[in-house]
Amino acid sequence: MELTVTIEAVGQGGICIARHEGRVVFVPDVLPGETVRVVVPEPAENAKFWRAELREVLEPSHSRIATRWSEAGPGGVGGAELAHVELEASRRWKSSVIAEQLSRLAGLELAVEVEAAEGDVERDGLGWRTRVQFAVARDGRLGGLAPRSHRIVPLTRMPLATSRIEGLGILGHRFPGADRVEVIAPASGAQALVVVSYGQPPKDADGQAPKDAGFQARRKQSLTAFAELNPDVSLVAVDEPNRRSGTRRPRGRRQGSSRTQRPRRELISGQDFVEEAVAFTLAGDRVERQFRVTGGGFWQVHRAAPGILTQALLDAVAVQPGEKVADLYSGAGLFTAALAIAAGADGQVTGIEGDQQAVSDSERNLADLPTVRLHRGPVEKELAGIPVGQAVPALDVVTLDPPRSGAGKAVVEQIVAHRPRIVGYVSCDPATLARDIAYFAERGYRLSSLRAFDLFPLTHHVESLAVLTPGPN
Ligand SMILES: C[S@@+](CC[C@H](N)C(=O)[O-])C[C@H]1O[C@@H](n2cnc3c(N)ncnc32)[C@H](O)[C@@H]1O
Repeated sequence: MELTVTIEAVGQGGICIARHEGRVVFVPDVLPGETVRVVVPEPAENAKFWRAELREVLEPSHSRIATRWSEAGPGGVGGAELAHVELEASRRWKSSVIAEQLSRLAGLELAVEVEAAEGDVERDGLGWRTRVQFAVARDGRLGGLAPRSHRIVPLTRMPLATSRIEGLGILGHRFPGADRVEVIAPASGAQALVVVSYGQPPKDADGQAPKDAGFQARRKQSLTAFAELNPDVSLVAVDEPNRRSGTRRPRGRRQGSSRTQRPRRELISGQDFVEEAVAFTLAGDRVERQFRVTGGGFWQVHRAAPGILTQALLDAVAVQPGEKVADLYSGAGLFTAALAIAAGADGQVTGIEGDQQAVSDSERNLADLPTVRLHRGPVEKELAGIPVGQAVPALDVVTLDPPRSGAGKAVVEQIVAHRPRIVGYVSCDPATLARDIAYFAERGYRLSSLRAFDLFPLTHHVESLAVLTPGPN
């Protein structure tokens, strides 16, 4: 069905909202105020909403510009939903999403300005990704997934990535039989790493895996050729026995079940980790630290994100010497290190992280900070193991940086039980953040400040830092 609609507002996930005869129509690749011609592929009569595809912009918004990436947008790859939006307008878009979630889920009316990272305005929102995960087409070419689909769109460019990643020439290489290729090029200029993952090949109709004698040979040949062409880049091949080829690893996953087999990693060349460097200022002194992150482990994606978020968190919670701090969802120890330095020799910082490899990395990254204790396990379980203080709070400060699913009610209850003087909540999802802010409010913690950062330019994603303190709303 073809329709002409006027776009009313931004929705979630980088798409906008229009209405047709009272029904909500979700439209991608547009801007509020535009009049557009769209097609609704499945206009079910009893559906509450329809999903449309853009065909033609009849009256463009003044914030529309020529797309920076022709392989994204209508019919193309996902992951750059705002490539057609002027950069400042894209930050206003994200501000309105945060404001809408806070209003709807936390009952708060707040104007939030989304801050640009240094250098991003000059680069028009391009060249920021230090990590990119590509899907692999049947012929071994690298690509990305079309939105809301498993269709792989082969790519010739990746303009959101840093020039180091584009410079590797990886998009010209083929990885036959692979499932996923992750490219990591630390912002510090340290050695880059490519991780090529192979799932189980899809089974035949009789349930047998196809026996392709040439497969191993082709795989070896492509890996060897890449390693020879890129002697300065580390290369790792990963076999994932539990994953069928073509299926995606769920993002922001909870910690895994014990029945799953561990992936097998083969080091083809170089090293199975990258070295990241982060600088921040504490009490007027510049501090620079190195972090080792094992291949594929979590690290902030934007080249400037680790420094920006660490500094913002330090400034917001202002840890005092001797304070007791918990850093939840601590990853490779990025915030834990800065918090431990701030708390000094008489302080104590407890890091809680569920991923075994991230905990091993953080043990190494924080080895020179004797006041740090690391707990491996789900936050909901490990935090419950920290005794709640009686006269003195067991925790003065709590920081958390959960996956997109947020912390949730049980974790919020456990945090509040410690009566910390301040909570610093770093979030990559405005909806779960707003929901958790409401849980805090029900338990006597109010939102005292909120900053937001455009650390995923030209996508719908946005990073926020909420500060919560005890007191009436
Ligand atoms: C957004 S990352 C933040 C990491 C770190 N703060 C940083 O900036 O590098 C979230 C981290 O939470 C971990 N995680 C996810 N769910 C968890 C859970 N239920 N309990 C403990 N850790 C969890 C992930 O392994 C990941 O390292």
